[in-house]
Order: sequence, then structure tokens, then C-alpha cells
Amino acid sequence: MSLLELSNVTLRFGGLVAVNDVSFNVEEGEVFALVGPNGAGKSTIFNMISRFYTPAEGDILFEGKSILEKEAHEIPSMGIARTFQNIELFEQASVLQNLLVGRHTHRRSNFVADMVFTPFVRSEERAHREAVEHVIDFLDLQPYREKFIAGLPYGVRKVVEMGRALAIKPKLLLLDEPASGLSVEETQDVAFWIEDIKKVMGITVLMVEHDMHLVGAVSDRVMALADGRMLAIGSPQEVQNDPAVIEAYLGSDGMTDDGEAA
Ligand SMILES: Nc1ncnc2c1ncn2[C@@H]1O[C@H](COP(=O)(O)OP(=O)(O)OP(=O)(O)O)[C@@H](O)[C@H]1O
Repeated sequence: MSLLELSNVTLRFGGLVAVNDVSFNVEEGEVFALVGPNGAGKSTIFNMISRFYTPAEGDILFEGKSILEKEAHEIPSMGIARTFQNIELFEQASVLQNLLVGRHTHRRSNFVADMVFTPFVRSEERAHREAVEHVIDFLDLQPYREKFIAGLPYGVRKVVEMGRALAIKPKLLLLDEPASGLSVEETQDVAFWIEDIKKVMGITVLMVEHDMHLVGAVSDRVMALADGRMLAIGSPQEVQNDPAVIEAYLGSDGMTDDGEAA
């Protein structure tokens, strides 16, 4: 059984078919990348897996069960966490506070239990703290833990955004353009972290990324899309050398040096 399975998924915005009969599986333990020129349908696929959008046709299975009956707010507690292209953090809160908010989906105690501060609430609180401290150590965020997001450099915010998703201990991590806006060195760090997320934390990663160096460095498999349709699927090298993929990128004015469709 695959961890995630999209079968014949189609989504339309009015007359526009943003995702057209797309099928792919993500296996447990792999890093799987979605690539393609702007407007290919990559973010729309992420938004369907996050349940922000509902496909008109097809099904999405996570651990063998359809997620289409689930609401967006139920997705993190199922074990699917995501980052956003436009970082979504609380600007006037510290790194630590942002990561603890991410853990909120794991809270099982209720209001009354909170009021009387039962041993269960205390142990739950301790578990949240431990999970968050682990992520802070893992992502080298110790120097920033008490700093407000608003004052942090963009590269650090991107890492905190990743940490917020990791803090819920997901089985599947969706990374939406983890390298966008980052320098070459920062992108290199992201590559190391993705490797560790897979190998050390044992988390499966599905990412959307334009930077083909990063995709090539960390992905086990890649799927290329254009105009909502799948063009090719395989190893990074197979996909980059696929004539239909080359054609799609050339049709969008070619690839820049970092692999981004211009
Ligand atoms: N909310 C929306 N309403 C209408 N059309 C939309 C909406 N979101 C996306 N689209 C259209 O759907 C198509 C797929 O868009 P999508 O954002 O999924 O592409 P993408 O591959 O993620 O592109 P990018 O690399 O630029 O982020 C595009 O033609 C886009 O204009």
C-alpha cells in the first residue's frame, strides 16, 4: 500500500482544467517532487491533498483511505503537514510560540481539563514541549527560539515554517517550494535538512520545487506536469531528459540556470 495515492484526479476552475486526470503514488520513506512550469497545476494538487480544494473527479487515498470525506482542519491530525509558498507564521510571536501553535492539532485535553490542570494536561503539555524542542535542535533554531518572526531573515523564516510542520510529527510532509527566495548556500542547507527529515526522522516528503538542483539532489522520484497533465514520472535524471518535459519548459521560454521556468 502506498502512503499517498492520487487516482485520476481532475479539478476545474470554471472552464479551466487546472489538474487533468492526474494519478501518482508516493511510497513511504521517499522524497517525491512535483515539477513543471508556472501554472502547471502543482499548487492545486497540494491544495487538494490539504483539502482546501475538492477534486471534481478521482480520489485521494492516505494510508489506503480516502481523505475526501475529511475537512481541511482534520488533515494535520491524520499525519499530513504542509508548508506554504508564502510563509504562514505569526509575525508577532516567537519561534517557540509558532512551533507550539503548530502542535495545537495534537491537543487532546479539553477546556475543563485545562482549567484544573490535571496530570493528563501536564503530561500532554510536556509532550508538546519535547516535540518542539526536538525540532528546534534538529533545525539548528536554538539561537532564534525566543526571537519574534517579524525580525528574522527570510531564510530563517523558511526554516521555522518547515519546523512548524515538523512539530506535529507528520507521516507525510508537503513542502511548497522550500528553496524559493533562498541563496545557494541556504538552498544547500535545505537539501541537507530534507535528507535528514527522510533518513533521521523517517518522514515521507512530497515537494513542489522549481530549483532543479535541489530536486536532483534530494528526490527519489519526480513527476513533471504541464497544463494540468502528467508529462513524465521517474528518477530526476529520467524526467529532466524526457523530451516532453524539455519541450514543455522550452515552450515556457526555457529553464533558467537554477532550473526554474522563466
Ligand atoms: N483559485 C484559482 N482560481 C482560478 N484559477 C486558478 C486558481 N488557482 C490556480 N488557478 C489556475 O490553475 C492553473 C494551475 O495553477 P497552479 O497554481 O496549481 O500552478 P502551479 O504549477 O502551482 O504554478 P506556480 O509554479 O506558478 O506556482 C493555472 O492556470 C492557474 O492560473
